[in-house]
Amino acid sequence: MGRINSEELRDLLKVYFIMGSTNTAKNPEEVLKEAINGGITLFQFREKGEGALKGDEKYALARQLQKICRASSIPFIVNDDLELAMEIDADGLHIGQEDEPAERVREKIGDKILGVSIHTIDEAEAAIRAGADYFGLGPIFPTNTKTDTTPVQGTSLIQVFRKRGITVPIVGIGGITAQNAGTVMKAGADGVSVITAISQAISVTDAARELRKNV
Ligand SMILES: Cc1ncsc1CCOP(=O)(O)O
Ligand SMILES: C=C1C=NC(C)=NC1=N
Repeated sequence: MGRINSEELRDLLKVYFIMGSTNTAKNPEEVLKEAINGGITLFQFREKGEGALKGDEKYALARQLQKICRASSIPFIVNDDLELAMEIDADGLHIGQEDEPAERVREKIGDKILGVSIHTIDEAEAAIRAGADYFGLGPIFPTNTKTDTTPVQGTSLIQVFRKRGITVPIVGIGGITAQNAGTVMKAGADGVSVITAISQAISVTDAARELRKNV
C-alpha cells in the first residue's frame, strides 16, 4: 500500500470529524452514523478528558466506531493512543507535541497516516523530517472542548506556513463551525477539524452537510 499521497489526503481532510464518548450526550455510534450520512470525509476517535473511557471499554467503543467507518470507507484515525491504533489496525494516528517523538511513532506505525499537532514553524519542520502526513493547526477560534490549548491563533499561522511554501496538508481546528469554516479554507487549510459543531448539533447530519458545503 505505501504511504498515502498528499493529494488523496487533502481530500480526506475536508470535513475531519473528531469525537469521543465525552463529546456528546447521545449514543456516539448514532452520532457517527449521522455524521457520515452528512458527508464527513475523515473520523478521529479522541477519548480524552473528564469521564473518558479507559481500557476495555475504550477499546470496545473504538472497535464499534471503526466498524461504522469501515462500512462507509471512512478512514479511522486514533488520537494519541499508539497501542490502541496498532491493536485495532487503525488507518492512522494523530499525536501532539507532548506525545512520543514523531520519528519513533513513524517507525512503529509503518505506512499508517500520521497527523501531528503543530504550533510553530520549528515544530512543523521537525514533523516534516519525521514523516508526518498532515498537520493539525489550532486553536483557530476559542473553544471549550480542549481546555489546555495554546493561545487562540486565528488563521495567521496557516497563512504564515503557506507564505513560507509549506505545502504539507493542513487541517485547522478549534471552534470551527459552518459559519467560519470558509475563512479557514481561504487562509490555506485543506480542511477543517471539528468536535462540537457536529457532535453537539441538533441535527448532526445537517451540521456535517453544512460544513461540507462550506469547505
Ligand atoms: C482537540 C483540539 N485541539 C485544539 S482545539 C481542540 C478542540 C476542538 O474542538 P471544537 O471543534 O469543539 O472546538
Ligand atoms: C489536537 C488535535 C489537532 N488536530 C487534529 C486533527 N486532531 C487533534 N486531536
